[in-house]
Amino acid sequence: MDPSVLTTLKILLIGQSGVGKSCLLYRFTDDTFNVDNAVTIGVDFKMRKITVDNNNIKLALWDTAGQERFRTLTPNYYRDGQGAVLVYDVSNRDSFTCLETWINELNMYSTKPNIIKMVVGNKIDQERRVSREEGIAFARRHQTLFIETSAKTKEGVHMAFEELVRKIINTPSLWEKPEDVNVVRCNNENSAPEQSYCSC
Ligand SMILES: Nc1nc2c(ncn2[C@@H]2O[C@H](COP(=O)(O)OP(=O)(O)OP(=O)(O)O)[C@@H](O)[C@H]2O)c(=O)[nH]1
Repeated sequence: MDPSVLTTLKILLIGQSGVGKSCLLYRFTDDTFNVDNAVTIGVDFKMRKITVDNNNIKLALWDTAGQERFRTLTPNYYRDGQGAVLVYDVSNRDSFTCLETWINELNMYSTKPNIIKMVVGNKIDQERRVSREEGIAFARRHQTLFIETSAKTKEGVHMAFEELVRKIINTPSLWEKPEDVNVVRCNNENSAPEQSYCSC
């Protein structure tokens, strides 16, 4: 393991098909934008290092498929996620209405109750159907972070991931490993009986 890396974080990208999850991922990891991006089948995965407040962090970014027919396996991908990016498209009202369902699914399958969530209104380069105020109100109601982005123009993309990672790092219970000192040693012939509490 690279000692300069503080930790590796698992981040999930969630939201309706076509909102731009894959484009956000590729803009962030490769600084590219593909107009004819293919639909995600099952799940896509990419790694990227990021430095936040002088801490080097490795990100494992999981891009889940928005289309219903590819979603049978997705509950498994929520496991151990420390951060979630919930994406809607500001030019598509339906994708914003659906966000309630996506956040409910995340709450149902997430194994970390204090997972950090960020609501992202993408495609701000397009004509709006959802106002910034509506996005902020949704995020406030669900106690999530909020940002608007354009994967096409890059606006807000890096800041979205940086803010999410900063909040996770400021929540050590999400990523710090338990201390080894609490491990009970088994099969130690020299240990006194009263020190041996394990039942193995
Ligand atoms: N104008 C504009 N188009 C975007 C933006 N982000 C994504 N798109 C376009 O939206 C379409 C869908 O983008 P994807 O990234 O494939 O969407 P997705 O959410 O990953 O979709 P699924 O894989 O089906 O879940 C593509 O044609 C992209 O080029 C953006 O910020 N602005």
